[in-house]
Amino acid sequence: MTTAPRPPHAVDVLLQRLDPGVPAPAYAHPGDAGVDLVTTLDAEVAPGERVLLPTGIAIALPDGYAAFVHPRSGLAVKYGVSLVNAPGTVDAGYRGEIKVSLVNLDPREPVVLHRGDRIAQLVVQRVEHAVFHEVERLPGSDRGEGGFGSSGR
Ligand SMILES: O=c1ccn([C@H]2C[C@H](O)[C@@H](COP(=O)(O)OP(=O)(O)OP(=O)(O)O)O2)c(=O)[nH]1
Ligand SMILES: [Mg+2]
Repeated sequence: MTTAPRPPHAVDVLLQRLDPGVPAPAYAHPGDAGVDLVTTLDAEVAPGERVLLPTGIAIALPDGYAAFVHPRSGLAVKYGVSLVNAPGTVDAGYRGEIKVSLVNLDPREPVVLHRGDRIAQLVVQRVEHAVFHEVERLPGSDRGEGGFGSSGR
């Protein structure tokens, strides 16, 4: 087996496998943004129902990073399965098990998931910490207060 070369932008993340049956997260292709997360439990999710599923892993990210739990597009398009809180935010200081809040948006069909199924993907990103400076008036801008469709359809 050959080990993929370490990309120049790689960041070291500590991984704890809480369930030894879960594979270590791995990028399926070199340019992928996310690693897939699996469920350690079987579940049947009724239309409109939501469920919080364990992934069997915990991580420790360096300060200045966060990980975001994103939906998988295949599950979304084929079955209407998304995340209630997309994207879920995993803080650098969080040491608990990463969990996935799935929702079945299909109006008719339940979704059956089995232990080991890939249910979401985790994207590790740098995040800035803002230093907030309170002011009486914000500086003007081209957009101003326009939003929520102000540019038309
Ligand atoms: O999809 C997710 C979202 C969050 N978390 C974990 C990691 C995160 O660091 C923690 C708290 O998440 P968040 O801040 O979004 O939840 P909250 O409702 O604000 O809880 P808290 O009061 O604990 O911050 O829960 C997950 O495992 N999966
Ligand atoms: Mg919070």
